[in-house]
Amino acid sequence: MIKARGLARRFSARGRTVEAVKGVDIDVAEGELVGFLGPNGAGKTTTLRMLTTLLRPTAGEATVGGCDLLADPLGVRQRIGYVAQGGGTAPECKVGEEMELQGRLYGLSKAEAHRRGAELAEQLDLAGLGQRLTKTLSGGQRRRLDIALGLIHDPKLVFFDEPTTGLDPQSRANLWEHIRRLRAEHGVTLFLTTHYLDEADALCDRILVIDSGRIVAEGSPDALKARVSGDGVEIGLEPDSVTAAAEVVTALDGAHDVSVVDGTVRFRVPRGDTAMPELLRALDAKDIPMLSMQVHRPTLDDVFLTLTGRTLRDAEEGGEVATDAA
Ligand SMILES: Nc1ncnc2c1ncn2[C@@H]1O[C@H](COP(=O)(O)OP(=O)(O)OP(=O)(O)O)[C@@H](O)[C@H]1O
Repeated sequence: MIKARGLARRFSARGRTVEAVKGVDIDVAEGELVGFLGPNGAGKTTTLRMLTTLLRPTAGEATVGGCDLLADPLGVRQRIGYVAQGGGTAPECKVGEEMELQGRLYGLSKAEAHRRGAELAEQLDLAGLGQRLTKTLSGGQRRRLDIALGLIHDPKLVFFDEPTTGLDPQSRANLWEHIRRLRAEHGVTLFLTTHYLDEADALCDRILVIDSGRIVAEGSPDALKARVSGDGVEIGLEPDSVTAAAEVVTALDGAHDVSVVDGTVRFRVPRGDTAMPELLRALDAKDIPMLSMQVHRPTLDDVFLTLTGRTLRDAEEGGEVATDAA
């Protein structure tokens, strides 16, 4: 559905050049739900705008929905749906009119646009809202209307830019459910950008992690977490046995990143559950009593930290922000 090679985009303004995307390769198969995860300014929106023909790449090539991005941008546009970050609904327009207008823009007849609008309103919990002005909708309803508008021409590939930014937790969970259903019931291929780790984790089959314009990792949420970080373990000890316990931990098969913090020893191992019996035996053999133990599965933030040396939050706070227009 998507095959991009060396896609890059540079912006220049007032003598300053920003390499927003530095040559990314992207492959998305039919029916996949792929997340593009990275901090603010990483290059997610720029990549998405290139893949949806809204921005011309400065280098690279791609086929999207079977059409060549550079040679046949119109073909790409006809085959994809794009749900932009801010949405594009006119505040004084009625919900039903917006859907019909969008359908007509994609070449549907008035009757087809009406039928398709009613079908999407049903699927996206917007039924009965046709006569409402879009400015009177809740944030979640407006987001679902944005999605309906992106789907009006029944595309098999849909791009979402930050689908749940600005929504409350309940509306986010509700929207995730709708996105999942799009794929499960209609076989739509989905490519979404997000800077929410939990969103990428909960929704996506596969994640591409982007940082400073480059893809730094790729895989299923579980594979990424297992490959990069391992499980985190923290054991609580009597103050006078912490040093001896840290030595035992260091000798443990596969243990790494061992640190002592107050009365605890923290470390990582590939599999926390299978390492624990061995650790207990080793501590017992040295008569070191353990007071508490916690094992936590790695999060995507651990993955990001391991790959870039920063947490996603650090990256966002210190991220490069250029406001110049191209
Ligand atoms: N039109 C432009 N002119 C100049 N620089 C730009 C332009 N658009 C984007 N950039 C810069 O390119 C980099 C990547 O921006 P982009 O919007 O793709 O990031 P992002 O990962 O989508 O971030 P966010 O999550 O905040 O949307 C940033 O440094 C941004 O300031």
